[in-house]
Amino acid sequence: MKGLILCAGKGTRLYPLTRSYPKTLIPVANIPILQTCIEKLTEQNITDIGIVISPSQERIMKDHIGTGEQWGLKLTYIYQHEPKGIADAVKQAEGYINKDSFLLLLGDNLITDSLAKLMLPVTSQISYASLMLTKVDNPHGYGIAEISDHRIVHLEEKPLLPRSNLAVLGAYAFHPLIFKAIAAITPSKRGEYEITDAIQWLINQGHPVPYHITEKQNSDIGTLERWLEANRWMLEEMSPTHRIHETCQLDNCDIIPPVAIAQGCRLKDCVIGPYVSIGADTNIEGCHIENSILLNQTQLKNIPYLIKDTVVGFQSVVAGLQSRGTVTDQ
Ligand SMILES: Cc1cn([C@H]2C[C@H](O)[C@@H](COP(=O)(O)OP(=O)(O)OP(=O)(O)O)O2)c(=O)[nH]c1=O
Repeated sequence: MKGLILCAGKGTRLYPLTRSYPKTLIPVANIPILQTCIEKLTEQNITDIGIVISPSQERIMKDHIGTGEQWGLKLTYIYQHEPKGIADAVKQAEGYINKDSFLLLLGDNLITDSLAKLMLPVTSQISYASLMLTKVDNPHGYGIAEISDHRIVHLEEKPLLPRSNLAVLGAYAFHPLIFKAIAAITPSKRGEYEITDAIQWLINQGHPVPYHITEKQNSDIGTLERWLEANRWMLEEMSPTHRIHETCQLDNCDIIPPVAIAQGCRLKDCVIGPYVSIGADTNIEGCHIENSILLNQTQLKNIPYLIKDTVVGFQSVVAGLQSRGTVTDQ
């Protein structure tokens, strides 16, 4: 079985950050999402992985993720020239996948459940596709599955009138017959080739599509709110205590776990946490921060108010005029 991870979207909901930086490389609990996806596939002993990127991401992806040698993997980069939808991105990988079955991950999804149950119906040749579902509160924003008699009977992307609250997560197992299904579909109303339409094609041809409903944590990192939410649960999953890299220097700081502080950071007179991730080589002095993500090489100094529910971009420099504690409400 091969693995395929899609990274070629526009990431418009995270602009301006993702205008020049791939969404799938942004960190959650200081680990790039794409790295977590790769590790998820290796848990299932998948060592041959295709990564679909846009040509403009080539250099930065190769710099950060490389050839996979460091993980003992074979990584193959595949290009999607225009983000015409998930099914179109999969189509670009047809030559790479060839006659193999594959696990497909959307590169902005974090899923904690094991992928073993997802793979089984396809590897044991019971079905041509299998899905992972989860219950959601706002079904309008997702691909939604309607179940009848323990079977998926209908799939719809971002429905106006959702037929259930079961959302399709960004993890799928496929037999290469999916390429025939993709060839048969046309763009949706929003102009994209939808993977849900390709799977619906399989269902319409009489091929059952099994599913597994996960109760475990998962997030797609499409918006700032979901990114912060994923950061919270990833920090909780990583360790019950805080994680501070041994090279960090902390002087007169209160650390309220869970937090993650990457290598080379210097913190002085700070209160940090809970739910804070601080990227490498960051300097912070005189700040109180909770539920936030600071990307690499940030510098914050004497911010006279609580920094909360915030993402601070790479190499940002923010300095207050006075030291903390001197500002009053007047
Ligand atoms: C639409 C699309 C997405 N993808 C990938 C990118 C993401 O990792 C994943 C989910 O994509 P989306 O979040 O649906 O799209 P996006 O990344 O373009 O973001 P936005 O909606 O904010 O503009 O699939 C492709 O590789 N090609 C595509 O054509």
